[in-house]
Amino acid sequence: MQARLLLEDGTLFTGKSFGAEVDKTGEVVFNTGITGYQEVLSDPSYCGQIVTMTYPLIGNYGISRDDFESIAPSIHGFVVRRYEPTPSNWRAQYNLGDLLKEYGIPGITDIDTRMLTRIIRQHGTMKGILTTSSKSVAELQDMMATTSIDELRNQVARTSTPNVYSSPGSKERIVLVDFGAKSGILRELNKRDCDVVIVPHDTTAEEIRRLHPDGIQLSNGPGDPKDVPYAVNTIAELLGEYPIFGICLGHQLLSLACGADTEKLKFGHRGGNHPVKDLETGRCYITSQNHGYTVNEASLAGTDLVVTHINNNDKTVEGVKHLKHPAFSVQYHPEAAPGPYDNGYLFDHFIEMIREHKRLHPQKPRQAELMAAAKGAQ
Ligand SMILES: NC(=O)CC[C@H](N)C(=O)O
Repeated sequence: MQARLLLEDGTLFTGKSFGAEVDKTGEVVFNTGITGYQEVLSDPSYCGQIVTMTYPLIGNYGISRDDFESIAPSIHGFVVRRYEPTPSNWRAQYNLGDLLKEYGIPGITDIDTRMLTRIIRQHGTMKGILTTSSKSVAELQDMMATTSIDELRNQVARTSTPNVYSSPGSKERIVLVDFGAKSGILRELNKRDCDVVIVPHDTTAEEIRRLHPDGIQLSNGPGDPKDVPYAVNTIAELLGEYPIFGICLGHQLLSLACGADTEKLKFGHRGGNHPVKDLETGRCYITSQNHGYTVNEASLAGTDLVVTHINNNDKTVEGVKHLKHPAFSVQYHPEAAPGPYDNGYLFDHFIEMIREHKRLHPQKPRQAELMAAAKGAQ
């Protein structure tokens, strides 16, 4: 069956469908990873986006239950140069096309993804519509223009957990604020035996306090960080009280909470080989990335945040730390999934920060409350 991708600027790509037979509008972005298509399409940060893989052969190792980064993918479309329907991999349980059909996601193959990527690089990210219908270009333009803003915004509420749940461990208690979290973050905390409580995106500071965290992990998530001002206020309230580690959207929200500003990048960073320099050591790390927004460096002046990491390609901010409080964050993904695992040490750094904070504040706040309760019971 034929599929078409129409961009907001009028460029039309005609190829073959390999996903669901539906029409979907989304922001068209590209990812340069060679492998990891399953993690990419199930990463909630891509919610509402039509993702183009620049690597030309996609689908060849199939889909495996273990590789999902969320329960259900929330991307709006998948674009590839050549789709391979017959996986060659002992781990494969089914193929990519079946996954897209199951979740109502359209897929297009056999189009020139190099040309598409160049257009996005030159003109910046734009809206597009992916269709298997025979509607005219004018009709498709209309549909794209009238797609409700809500469908392309408010993605944090669409991808966050609606309920609190826990993933027990015997060490530090971490409250993971789920703005559309990848499972990889939970996996890394569990690997370190943390006692993790995962809470919805709009959990208040008071509700978080009641969970007696040792530290707070702010997750990745979709959309513009300015779409969730309530989360910024919550973070500002908790800053200094508990050690905080932010990843991607979490990094942007921590920065906003400290008075800095964020802005949209022309076409974003999405892939598994983005070079990031640690300004303290001078060492360059290869990182996994997926973001369209960034913290504006100039806006950090006058805040208590300093830049700790920069992107070696375009020199944008990749990490910050607070000068007075135990809080730091990175724009990239130390949990990898997909991508290099070189940055996993940041979770260890977070746990060391928590232990140090506990040494400095042995009575805060869990122990003090427990002692008061014990006294009351006597
Ligand atoms: N992976 C993320 O958390 C992405 C953050 C934000 N949605 C952005 O695109 O910049």
